[in-house]
Amino acid sequence: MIEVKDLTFSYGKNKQALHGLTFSVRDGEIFGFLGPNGSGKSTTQKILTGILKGHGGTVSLFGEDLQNAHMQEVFQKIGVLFEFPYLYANLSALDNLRYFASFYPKEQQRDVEELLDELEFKRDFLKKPVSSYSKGMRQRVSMARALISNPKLLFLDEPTSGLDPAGAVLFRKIIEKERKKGTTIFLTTHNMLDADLLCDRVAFISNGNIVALDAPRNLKEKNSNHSIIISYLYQGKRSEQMMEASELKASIPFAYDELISVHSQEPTLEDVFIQYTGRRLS
Ligand SMILES: Nc1ncnc2c1ncn2[C@@H]1O[C@H](COP(=O)(O)OP(=O)(O)OP(=O)(O)O)[C@@H](O)[C@H]1O
Repeated sequence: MIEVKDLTFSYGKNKQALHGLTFSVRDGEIFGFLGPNGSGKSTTQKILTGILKGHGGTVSLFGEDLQNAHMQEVFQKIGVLFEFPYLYANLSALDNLRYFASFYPKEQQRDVEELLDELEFKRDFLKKPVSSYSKGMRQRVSMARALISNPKLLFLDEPTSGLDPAGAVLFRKIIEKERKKGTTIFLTTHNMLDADLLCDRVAFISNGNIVALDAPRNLKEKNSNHSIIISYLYQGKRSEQMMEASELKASIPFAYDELISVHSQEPTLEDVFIQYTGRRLS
């Protein structure tokens, strides 16, 4: 679906933002693009969506090189949620979305009110101007804008930013639902939880370079020290011991009267990110 080879980009002479990224996104997968602020995530998304011109290397979407592609045709097939949403502040959610929907053929358009209902948008605000909306409400309208054309390829830049925890859960459900429909999703984020819960594969980006790319589970597995913590009671006293999983092969190698719990020490995706880059995600 997306093929990127040796992608470079510079903002002016002295500011190289991307240093030769190579990756591909498979049909129907949720591909996470994970990195801290300033690592090059938005720059990459802007190039892939045709907003930022002048990159080096090659980018192809739907099997076509972006340099030669007919961009109008590409725009018809993609949906984009921007990090800083572009909405008309004086227009209502309904008017904004009807306007954006009008760029697409009728048979491709989703029903605006149905979509906003699905996003749990407060009905009393449907006709009020966007300028009166909270950040979470704007994010819902922006998500609706990205989904309005039933895109085959969806770009989401920090989709759960500005949402409360319940809103974030709802957005993750909606993203899952899109995946089930077969939509390919390029998810740009520094939210480790979103990436871990949603993505089939993630690329870690740091200072404009991809430093790791794999399924979250594999990244955690590869970087796990396979240690296990055992809590137990022995002679009336509660104790804990940490040991390698391999040491437990035959049996628990110490005296105990009762086991309380056995926990593996799996790293989080954030731990793995720090191991690769020496930096936190946020
Ligand atoms: N318009 C611009 N002019 C000059 N430098 C820029 C511009 N936009 C981004 N940069 C620089 O390019 C690098 C990558 O920025 P980018 O916005 O792609 O990072 P990001 O990972 O998306 O960060 P964030 O999460 O903060 O959006 C950073 O060093 C940033 O300062």
